[in-house]
Amino acid sequence: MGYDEKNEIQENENWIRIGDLKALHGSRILHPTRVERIINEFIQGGPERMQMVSDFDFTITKQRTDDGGKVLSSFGIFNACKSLPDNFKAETDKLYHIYRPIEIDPHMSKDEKVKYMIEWWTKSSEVTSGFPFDQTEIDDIASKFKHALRDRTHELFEDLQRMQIPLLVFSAGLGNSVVSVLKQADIMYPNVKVVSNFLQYRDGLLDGFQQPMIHTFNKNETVLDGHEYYDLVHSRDHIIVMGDSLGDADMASGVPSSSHILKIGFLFDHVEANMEKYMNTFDIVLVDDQTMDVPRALLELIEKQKLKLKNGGSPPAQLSSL
Ligand SMILES: Nc1ccn([C@@H]2O[C@H](COP(=O)(O)O)[C@@H](O)[C@H]2O)c(=O)n1
Ligand SMILES: [Mg+2]
Repeated sequence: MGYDEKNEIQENENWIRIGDLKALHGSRILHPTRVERIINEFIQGGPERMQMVSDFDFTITKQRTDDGGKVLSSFGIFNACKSLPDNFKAETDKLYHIYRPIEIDPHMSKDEKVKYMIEWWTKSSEVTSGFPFDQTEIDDIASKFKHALRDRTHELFEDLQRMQIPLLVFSAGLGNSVVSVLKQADIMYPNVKVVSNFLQYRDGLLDGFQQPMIHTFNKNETVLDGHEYYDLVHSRDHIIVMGDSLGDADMASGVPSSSHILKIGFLFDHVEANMEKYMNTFDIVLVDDQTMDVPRALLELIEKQKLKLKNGGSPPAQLSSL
């Protein structure tokens, strides 16, 4: 956003060519010149101007595992808890089979889907009421799903922590499970903030989800407005957004229009049918990529440039993983 308007940056001998970035080979990019320019903006701006906003389910977690094992969503982790009443499980399964196909339907528009998503989350909240529940049940299951994180997720979180870049995990899933998985994986660093749907209790019993309800297609400034995170990162105008759903692309909307946003989309379901929409929505589309290699490659470039400046401008070391 905005790169080709006023803030033109000057190409120089340090200019990184998109074709030289190995991590991007195999990715689908509709506007390579624009992506190249944003990446160079990021490199010149340094870590101080960066922030990352990422979806959780099937973005921080994998869309498929090598051994074909099932990847539970954050709601799936909750639903697998043993103490939940039988009628709760039957109801949530029924809802899933009605609404999940709508969520990923490549032929239905986002606007059409919104009303169904509101119905889904509202009904889910209603059935998640009136029985006792202990968080330790989620923790037990989450500990078994640490392996479902994308390859090199630990390294990505370490990179962000080392470079002091804030990460907002913005999830329409269940926040209790998201936080639990990140804690069990030892990556819930102080620079990580989770905005999601959290369980609410009344008189010791579950009472649905806390407000505001976050569903697949309202993950944007409407739910972040007034949130502590919004102020925290307002000055960070270089933003990497990552998601697996088309609605994830709006997660940074509402930041000043002069910001530079690079949107990375992980595409797995209905690849052919979804490709055009994903390419029009995300700057970089990664097909069946179960790693964090692309965001890490971008951070590596930013960190190398910072080190170079610190060392008085000596030439950068060979770009290792790119
Ligand atoms: N009752 C529900 C409602 C939603 N889901 C799934 O959760 C996903 C949202 O999580 P993100 O971290 O990806 O924002 C969404 O894709 C729904 O499929 C569910 O399983 N149960
Ligand atoms: Mg997702």
